[in-house]
Amino acid sequence: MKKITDLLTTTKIISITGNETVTITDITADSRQVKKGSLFICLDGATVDGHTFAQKAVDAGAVALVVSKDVTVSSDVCIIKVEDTRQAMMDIVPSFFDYPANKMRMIGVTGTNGKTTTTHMIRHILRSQGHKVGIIGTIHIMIEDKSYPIHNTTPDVVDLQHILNQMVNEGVTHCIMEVSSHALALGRVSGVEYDTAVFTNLTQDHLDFHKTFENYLAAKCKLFEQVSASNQVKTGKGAVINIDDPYGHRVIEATTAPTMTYSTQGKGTLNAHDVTMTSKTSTYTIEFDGKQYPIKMNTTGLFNVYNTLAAIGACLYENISMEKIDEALQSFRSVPGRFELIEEGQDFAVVVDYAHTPDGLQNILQTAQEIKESKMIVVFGCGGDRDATKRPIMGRIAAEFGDTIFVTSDNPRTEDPNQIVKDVEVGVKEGLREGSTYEVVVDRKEAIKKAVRSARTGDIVIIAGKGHEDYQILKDRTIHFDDREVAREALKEK
Ligand SMILES: CC(=O)N[C@H]1[C@@H](OP(=O)(O)OP(=O)(O)OC[C@H]2O[C@@H](n3ccc(=O)[nH]c3=O)[C@H](O)[C@@H]2O)O[C@H](CO)[C@@H](O)[C@@H]1O[C@H](C)C(=O)N[C@@H](C)C(=O)N[C@H](CCC(=O)O)C(=O)O
Ligand SMILES: Nc1ncnc2c1ncn2[C@@H]1O[C@H](COP(=O)(O)OP(=O)(O)OP(=O)(O)O)[C@@H](O)[C@H]1O
Ligand SMILES: N[C@H](CCC[C@H](N)C(=O)O)C(=O)O
Ligand SMILES: [Mg+2]
Repeated sequence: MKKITDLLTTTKIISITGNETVTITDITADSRQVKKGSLFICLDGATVDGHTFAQKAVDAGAVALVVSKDVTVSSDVCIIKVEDTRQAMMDIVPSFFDYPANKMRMIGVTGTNGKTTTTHMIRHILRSQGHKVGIIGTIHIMIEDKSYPIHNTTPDVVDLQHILNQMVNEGVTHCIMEVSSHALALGRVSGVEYDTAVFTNLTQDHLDFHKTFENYLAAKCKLFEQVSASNQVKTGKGAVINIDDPYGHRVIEATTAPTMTYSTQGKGTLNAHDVTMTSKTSTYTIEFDGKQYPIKMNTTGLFNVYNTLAAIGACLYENISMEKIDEALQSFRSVPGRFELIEEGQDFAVVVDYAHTPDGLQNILQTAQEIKESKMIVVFGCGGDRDATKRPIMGRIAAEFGDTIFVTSDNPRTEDPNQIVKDVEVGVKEGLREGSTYEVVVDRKEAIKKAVRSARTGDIVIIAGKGHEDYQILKDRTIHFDDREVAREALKEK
């Protein structure tokens, strides 16, 4: 609970009208979440303008509004006019919650791929040392063992501050967050000071939003600027950076914080070498501080070696010894929907994976290539209302690796699924090798079933793009859809 006047010192105001003496019990930018005593911030969004919900918010109990346009409401609520309501939200909300991020160790993980996996690895290691851990990311929010649903990988300011505050109230000591480029560009993480920033990699994605790759890189770099020692509420900050990534150096340049680099090519502070793997495990040696540590993981793929190195780096900054980290990692099980093997006693492999970027797909198919005994069957599509330029690129990659490719729908959202598969097909045709075939099966269920039906002994079926998702977003509705369930059904039918 805070007086409106106390909050207003944190942001630049044009004018205030109405009752200025009110006390605020909550803040929201969503009229549907307004409670009695709420401050409602009107945001002009990508689809609707929050100002149009001003009256609705007042009817629901809002006692104050933050606006940038004139609104007419039917009571004497406090109306605070500002230049930019988004900026006001970024200023006011963390202050309302007394900056919860300053009361926990904050570990932020960014990069195109591997964020979810890396955050879960860090969580596993920290919990093995008895820390109370919260996690925020694509799959869910978790406070210790309790799980809560999430709508964005990195929630917007209000939701984020609410969650962080809840974590503090429940005694969380370490919060691990995926920090998406959208979040960094839109200021969703304002008021959050990170102790450790982790960079996994940077490859093409989200050009629909960032427009250029440089902008995308600049957004990612913001996290590392932020852990620079000059921002001084917290001390003991650090960065963990994949130095094998072509943009690793650019990320290093963005920060003045101490930097720990990792590599599988011997270039880092933390190095992995002699990697061998099966479809379920990988074994390698980690070299750190002049010592060698044998690692055995229940995950496969070189990309997961990178994720593990990133997680180790973050945990070394938490002063956990390499010996303890090594021991904890042995019991790590992979994240749902990330190279998840579907096993119903069949004599071929079926893998559900969340690869939804060119690099993600390339990595997963490369891994499949290395472990397959016979042919590779790939089922995938691309999401609608997302970077369309990645579609033919992913098509080409699928065709370069797969022996049979089923091009299908992902989450079409507002787009025509037939057009999306056509965009993918252009690349498939380009990349198709002699003897390889492809088929367009727009219905994802049908595509998965066909792929499973066509598999023979020793084959590997890769179903990519939706991983843990248990829904499919269509133009007019969202339906229940789970690649793993469909694959299991198909295996039982076979
Ligand atoms: C482009 C984008 O990021 N959009 C986000 C934005 O939505 P928006 O601007 O469309 O909001 P809007 O629907 O126009 O609404 C405007 C305002 O009116 C309010 N409103 C709306 C309806 C109503 O009845 N009452 C009301 O008050 C809304 O709460 C909002 O404040 O604000 C919403 C609320 O915070 C977000 O959920 C939404 O993310 C959408 C769903 C999304 O798909 N975002 C993707 C692109 C995204 O952010 N992805 C990243 C990256 C994932 C990765 O790593 O690959 C992520 O972090 O998730
Ligand atoms: N380090 C990595 N490098 C490249 N690809 C990876 C890496 N880690 C995972 N992948 C691939 O990307 C997919 C998504 O992995 P993960 O969910 O960990 O990434 P993310 O960055 O959280 O993705 P999102 O942007 O959707 O949140 C995996 O299913 C796998 O195919
Ligand atoms: N965080 C990613 C997830 C993509 C998952 C894929 N299934 C899709 O819907 O495109 C995004 O929002 O772009
Ligand atoms: Mg994620």
